[in-house]
Amino acid sequence: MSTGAVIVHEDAEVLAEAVASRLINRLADAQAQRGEASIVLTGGRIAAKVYRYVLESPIRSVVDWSKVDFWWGDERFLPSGDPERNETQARAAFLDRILLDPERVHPMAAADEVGTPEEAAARYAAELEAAAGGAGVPAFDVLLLGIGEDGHVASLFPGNPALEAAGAAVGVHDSPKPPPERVSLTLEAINTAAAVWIIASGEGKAAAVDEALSKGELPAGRVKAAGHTRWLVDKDAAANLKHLEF
Ligand SMILES: O=C1O[C@H](COP(=O)(O)O)[C@@H](O)[C@H](O)[C@H]1O
Repeated sequence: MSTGAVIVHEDAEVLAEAVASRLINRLADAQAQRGEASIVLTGGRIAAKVYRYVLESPIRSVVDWSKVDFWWGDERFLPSGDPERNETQARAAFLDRILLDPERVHPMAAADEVGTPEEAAARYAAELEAAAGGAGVPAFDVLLLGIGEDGHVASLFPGNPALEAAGAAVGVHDSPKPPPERVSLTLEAINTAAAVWIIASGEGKAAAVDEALSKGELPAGRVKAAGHTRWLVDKDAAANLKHLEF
């Protein structure tokens, strides 16, 4: 089922496998054009599933993973290797098991490397700017976002000042979801991507998906990629989308 911008999948497994295939094809197409590709990873449960499907995909080798730049949309401000870090999750699920170029892996700084989320954000913004040749943020081929039950994306939570931050990256405090300190790309940076795919699975996400899509509210509803924004969801997450005709 699809409206173009919203594609509904039978369940979480089908969703994760389909997103993995899309990703591989998207990165392969970018490499066919430019010889390299870039992806912004997200954290969360459905993302971890997607990464495992990428690893297991029979078409995985159509991408030269050593010519992919890996960035993160947000990070929990915790020490390196902490299992709650989005970096740790992505490494365990697939990055540690594919042949990549370590120079092209760009995690956000951890709490044992810098003193504050602001320092981590400033360091990340500088790294993005260097990669973009001084132009703010590089052109991301695809940027993945999970969505929280409250409609947050990356670490941009409803009502939190980080949601209105300018620049490329921001330190986040008082996150209602633990841990309270985080680092995030700004909405402005997210919206520069050529493609943003918001992935939602489970009935817990249904209300937020509906509110974001029907009213353009919540952080998720304010995501408008420079290229296209696509909502890749399962039936449970789409349960409240009665106004959409599939
Ligand atoms: O805290 C976070 O939560 C969201 C969603 O996670 P989920 O487990 O409910 O799918 C995630 O997208 C974000 O990157 C992460 O830091």
